[in-house]
Amino acid sequence: MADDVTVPPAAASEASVAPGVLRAREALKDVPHEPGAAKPDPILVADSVVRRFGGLTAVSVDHIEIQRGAITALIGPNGAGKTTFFNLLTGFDRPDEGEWKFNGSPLAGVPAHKVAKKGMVRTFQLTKALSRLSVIDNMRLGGTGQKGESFWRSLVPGLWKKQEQEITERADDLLKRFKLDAKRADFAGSLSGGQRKLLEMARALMVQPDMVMLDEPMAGVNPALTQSLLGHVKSLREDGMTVLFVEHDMDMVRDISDWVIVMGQGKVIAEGTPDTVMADPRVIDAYLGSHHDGTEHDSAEVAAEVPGASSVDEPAAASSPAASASPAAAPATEKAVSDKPASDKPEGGKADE
Ligand SMILES: Nc1ncnc2c1ncn2[C@@H]1O[C@H](COP(=O)(O)OP(=O)(O)OP(=O)(O)O)[C@@H](O)[C@H]1O
Repeated sequence: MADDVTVPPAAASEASVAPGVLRAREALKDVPHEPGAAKPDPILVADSVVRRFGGLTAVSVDHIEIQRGAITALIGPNGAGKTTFFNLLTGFDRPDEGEWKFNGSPLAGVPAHKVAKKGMVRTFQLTKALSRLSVIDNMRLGGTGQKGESFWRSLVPGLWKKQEQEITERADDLLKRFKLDAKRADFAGSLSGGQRKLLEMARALMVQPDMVMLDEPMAGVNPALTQSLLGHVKSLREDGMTVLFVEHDMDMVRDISDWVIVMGQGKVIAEGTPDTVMADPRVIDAYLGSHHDGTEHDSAEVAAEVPGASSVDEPAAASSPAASASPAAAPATEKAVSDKPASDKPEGGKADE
């Protein structure tokens, strides 16, 4: 009788969890929830990284490890130092002090294009697609400086032509994967904000990286493209890549992260799984600048006192899987955490349709 054949809810949900998620979460399950926690297989290890701007210490990270093959979110209030830390790690800025190793090789002071060659690429909060170049040319440009490419190789016309052809084929494959193939010949400047984010992510993959760093992938993205972007980030993990992303959208953080690292005033103040971190009084204090005793009741009360805490972008929140699947999993504190000034939007591009 068909009615007797029911799948227990737990088994059903386990079966639907992708292998990359299970791998990453299993690997992290015994990692202590504390700042600077050691990971079983770190792809990136940084020590004593300091960046000052005049009298302001924007970043002062004692120790941080990023687990290979996992999706790690780097969160924190505005001005916590997240983007500055990203800039340092990816060679777009130089530290005053500190060192870090990526795949075991020292990277401090290595310029951005060499960092990318070593397999660590990033996207930007404000997308960097070249508006007056076509989508395919933006992709091809992203393919220059690939791992294994050398000056001497480029001097041999046959090899150079073959490589150019390979780059174009790879670019076209990625455009298909990101559903941008119909836009191949269009100027990048004609894309919507969300499509630009997709293009930037696709372009980052041209160098076949081991680690992808995404700076606010959801900023300025309309709900229409939210699911697509989330799916693409998750698929990076399924492909064995490591993802570190900065994001203010707590629905996204909760939905896709295996691990969360929280920065406050330049330092790492908390680490753990999304649920534990979002309930951590240090995290709530850092965001809200208020003291409380850590109970859920108090957290909600504190959030309610924060101007704008209830004026979250409702359509976006409602469209997110985390929000719609379990409204109870999005307490008031979380909404306050996801509040972000409207002025912090990506430049250029049309609004998403
Ligand atoms: N080039 C700079 N010159 C001077 N101060 C800077 C510079 N870049 C960043 N800062 C300062 O360093 C601090 C950290 O900024 P950063 O942009 O890294 O923070 P963030 O956590 O990324 O913030 P947001 O979430 O708003 O993007 C801030 O006080 C910022 O004003």
